[in-house]
Amino acid sequence: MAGSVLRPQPLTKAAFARFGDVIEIDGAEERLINQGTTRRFHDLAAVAVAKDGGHPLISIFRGSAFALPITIAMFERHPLGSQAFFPLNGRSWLVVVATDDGGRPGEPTAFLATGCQGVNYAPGVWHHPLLALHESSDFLVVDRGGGGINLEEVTLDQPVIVEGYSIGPKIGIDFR
Ligand SMILES: NC(=O)N[C@@H](O)C(=O)O
Ligand code: NI
Repeated sequence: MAGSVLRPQPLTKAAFARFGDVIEIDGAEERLINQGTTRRFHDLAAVAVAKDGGHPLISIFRGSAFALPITIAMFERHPLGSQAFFPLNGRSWLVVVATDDGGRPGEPTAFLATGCQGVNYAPGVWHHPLLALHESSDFLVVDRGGGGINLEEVTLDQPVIVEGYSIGPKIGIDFR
């Protein structure tokens, strides 16, 4: 993985499955509730926060904007619980994850999430902390509170560069 260059790919359930869940309406089980006045898009992600007496937290993260190209110099993971992010401003954002290679980050992958897509990292999945794009953005976050060490951070021997350019704040990023 030394000094590799990443071009983000579109975020899809299939491509992200080994890292966790994609939170989106597309493909969701839909239930008509509240006397037909509300459509429930049901059970979109597996929240896992109970390990070692953990409890769920609901927070809002206001992420500063990152400009491309982005240097990925570290990864982190939460061994005791999942962590979900959902964008609240309708702007696209960047998700960078990595496989595990003997307890350290292995092969990295970058995804461009639309402003209508969130992710839920499964426990122990290597990921870069929040990467908002274009401008400061708010995200609803569901993760684990409680005791124990739930944050492991690793600095990469060689940074990974995420390339691309923005074609406008509302369109997202077009990587060629
Ligand atoms: N540290 C923290 O709460 N945030 C990170 O886990 C992150 O993934 O952004
Ligand atoms: Ni995290």
